[in-house]
Amino acid sequence: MLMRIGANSYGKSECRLVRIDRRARAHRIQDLTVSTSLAGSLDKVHLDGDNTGVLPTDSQKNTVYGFARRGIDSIEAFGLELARHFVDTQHSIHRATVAIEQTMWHPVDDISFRRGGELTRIATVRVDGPQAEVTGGLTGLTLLKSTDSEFQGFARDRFTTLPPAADRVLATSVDARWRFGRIEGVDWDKVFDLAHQALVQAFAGTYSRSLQQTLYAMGEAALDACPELTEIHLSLPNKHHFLVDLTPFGMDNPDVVYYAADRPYGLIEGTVSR
Ligand SMILES: O=c1[nH]c(=O)c2[nH]c(=O)[nH]c2[nH]1
Repeated sequence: MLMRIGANSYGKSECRLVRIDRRARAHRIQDLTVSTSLAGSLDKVHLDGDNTGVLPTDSQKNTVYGFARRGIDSIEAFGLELARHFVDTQHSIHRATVAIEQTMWHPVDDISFRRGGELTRIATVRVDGPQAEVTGGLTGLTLLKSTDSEFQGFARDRFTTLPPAADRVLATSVDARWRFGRIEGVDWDKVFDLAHQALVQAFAGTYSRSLQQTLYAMGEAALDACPELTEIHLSLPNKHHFLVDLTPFGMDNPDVVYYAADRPYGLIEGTVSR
């Protein structure tokens, strides 16, 4: 039977990289996890075992560290540099994807740092020949509001037991990925800060009738704050907080004591576009 090799790619996943900028008295840390993935004219390696067009994943890893020596402006810019390098210098490679996660470190003093556990910044750069596409975002941003959230008026069927909630706890862990409409002359750090701030403010400032409605408000706010962005995808787990029934103990529970369930959870996802 005649067969063929379909879509394929290869790369080095999760290169852990810490860069310390010691030029000023106050040092600065960049803590990244970088994954590369290359694709192109690679039929021969799969079909004939011919490795002539294969830049080793070990070399890809070394490139990440070598480029880091020169400097990292932002993860979006670093991803673009790397992805373009592989496509521009390897004749067999036509497409490169570089995905980067950045863990935040906050200064304690000039030389000591506290790891910021509140969120991870992310960027994915795709270079396809002369074309480049950049996605920025964040993950693990946990938000909660203790009131100004309801969920009622929903569809009911024979399996529906959920009581309508006129006032509930709303909590989520935001995963946001925003697409840039242009990539030249972008202040990547500024867009990250503005989008981050807009997401938090919209979550806090929106009276929520559902997490779906909150998702749209958050996406809209991020696009409003950042003209560079064309769309944003949000993935929002509904971190349910159930009021504990204390009546067996002869106690009331006027929205005070909750059971914070970790699973199952509702997962609300959507893309907001201009
Ligand atoms: O904001 C919500 N959206 C839903 O679709 C849903 N479904 C559910 O059980 N609780 C909630 N909450």
